[in-house]
Amino acid sequence: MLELVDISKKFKQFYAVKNLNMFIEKGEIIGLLGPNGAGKSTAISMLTSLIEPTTGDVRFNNSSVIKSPGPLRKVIGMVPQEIAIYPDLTAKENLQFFGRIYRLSGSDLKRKIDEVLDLVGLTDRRNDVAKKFSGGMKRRLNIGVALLHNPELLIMDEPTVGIDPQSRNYILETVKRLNAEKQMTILYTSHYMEEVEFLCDRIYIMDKGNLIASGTKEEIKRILSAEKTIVVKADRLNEMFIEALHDEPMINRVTTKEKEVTVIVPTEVNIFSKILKLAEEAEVKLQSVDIQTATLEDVFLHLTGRALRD
Ligand SMILES: Nc1ncnc2c1ncn2[C@@H]1O[C@H](COP(=O)(O)OP(=O)(O)OP(=O)(O)O)[C@@H](O)[C@H]1O
Repeated sequence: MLELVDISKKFKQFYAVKNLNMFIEKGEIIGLLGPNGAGKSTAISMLTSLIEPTTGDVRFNNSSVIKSPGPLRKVIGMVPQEIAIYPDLTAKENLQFFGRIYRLSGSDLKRKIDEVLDLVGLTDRRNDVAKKFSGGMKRRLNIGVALLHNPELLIMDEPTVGIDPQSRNYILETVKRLNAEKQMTILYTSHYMEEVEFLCDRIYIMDKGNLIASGTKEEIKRILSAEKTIVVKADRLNEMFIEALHDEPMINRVTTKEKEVTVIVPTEVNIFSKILKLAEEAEVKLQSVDIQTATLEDVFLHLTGRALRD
């Protein structure tokens, strides 16, 4: 459906995006993940033909968007990072205003506004002015605006930054619903791993303008498949136990935090009974020993050596 082909954007001598390749198939929810400044917004701006790439091409249904942006612009809905609604207008009036820009009118516009208000959970607040809304409600209205013209492809640029958990959940559920019920294709950018993990079929991870990993969640997590993480919790840890874990040749790494020790071992190693034995010898009473499955956060840490929120 939509493809970024070896695309780069240079601001003076600085590459905001470098040699990015990406594709979006119809019906997918794609996650674009990366910390602040990774180049996500710049990539989206090129994808939606808001800015021109320095090099590379954007292709929509196999035609160049750079040469002819019209066909893509008709089917795209964009939820920008900055909220773009009129504070002195009510929710309904905002939707009327933007609906007219999309050339909707009369009963079509009215029906669409009702549908959109229901989708974003603002039916009860339709006649309240937007400036009275919470940050989360403003964002939901902003999403509503992007949905007015029934876009085939919805692009959301960090739609949950700085909002309350309830609105955040509402937005995540709405994204799932739009995809499941309307077969809407969605590109969702975020710097929250857990959101992307919850929503997306395939994921692209960017850092400092570069693509550092891409694939399905399972494929990306397989990057870490050489090792597994075991979390050991105890009432009280002691030096003898920690030292014994450090000295154990089958264990690659040990980190300690209050009543918890994290042990990293090669996937094929079965360390369970050894940990129980070492605890017994050191007279440490264990509460639990859990094997953790890798998260995307772990993948980012593994690839960059930094936590995503650094
Ligand atoms: N118009 C511009 N001129 C110069 N530098 C820019 C411009 N737009 C973006 N940049 C720089 O490019 C880099 C990538 O920015 P971008 O906004 O694409 O990142 P992002 O991943 O979307 O981050 P954020 O979550 O903070 O929006 C940043 O270092 C930013 O300062």
